[in-house]
Amino acid sequence: MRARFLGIPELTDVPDVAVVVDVMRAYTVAAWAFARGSERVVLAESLEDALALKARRPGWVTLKDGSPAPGFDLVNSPALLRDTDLAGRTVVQKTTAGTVGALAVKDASLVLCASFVVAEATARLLRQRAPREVTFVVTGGDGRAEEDLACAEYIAGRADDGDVVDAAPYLRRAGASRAADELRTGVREGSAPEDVALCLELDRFPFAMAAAVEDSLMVLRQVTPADAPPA
Ligand SMILES: O=C(O)[C@H](CS(=O)(=O)O)OP(=O)(O)O
Ligand SMILES: [Mg+2]
Repeated sequence: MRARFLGIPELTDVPDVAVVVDVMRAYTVAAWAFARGSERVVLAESLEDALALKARRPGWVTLKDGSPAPGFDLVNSPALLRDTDLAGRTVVQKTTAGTVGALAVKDASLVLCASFVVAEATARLLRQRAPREVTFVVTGGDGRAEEDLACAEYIAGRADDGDVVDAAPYLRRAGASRAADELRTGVREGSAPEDVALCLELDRFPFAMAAAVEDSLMVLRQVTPADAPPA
């Protein structure tokens, strides 16, 4: 499996298989939303679109990054979301980097959205599908965010080699990233002190997350890889 690692502005073609990585925090938060019972996460194009979707479907739950805002129910924080009961709910998520990255590859034949909490399930799906090439979309910092790059490289290694990749150096890199520092020091709004630790919980969840266009919306759903040994 050939892996290429691209920032959002570097996406000039439509990849076949894309893994969109946002560790801090969009795809850690989305995984927690599924763990709390959410049925699907709609990745919104804009804050206005998120609000318009909710206006048409009042039962939907809106979530944005940054500070809380009128019309939005939740912020992009795993610590602040993990006690929320989302059973059967549709969450509409809009963030600065993560959701933008997935929308940038919406025409790919397979789009997985990933972070450390779903790393092994994501790698396992890739092993099962065994594509010739995987495009990792490193969403933060125009492709240079250390937490996203570390996670993307780790998943790529696991997809190739199964158990032989030691996670520790990758988690250390992510923990030393600028994003982690900003979350620890409260520079990022809509955050809690436990966010960094929650974003670094390797394989916290057994499912992966796949996004696809449904009725013109980009919809993220959890996918549980078949319990098969690595290819
Ligand atoms: O909520 C976050 O941590 C970030 C905000 S920003 O990109 O640092 O402004 O959003 P995300 O899309 O989850 O990286
Ligand atoms: Mg991020």
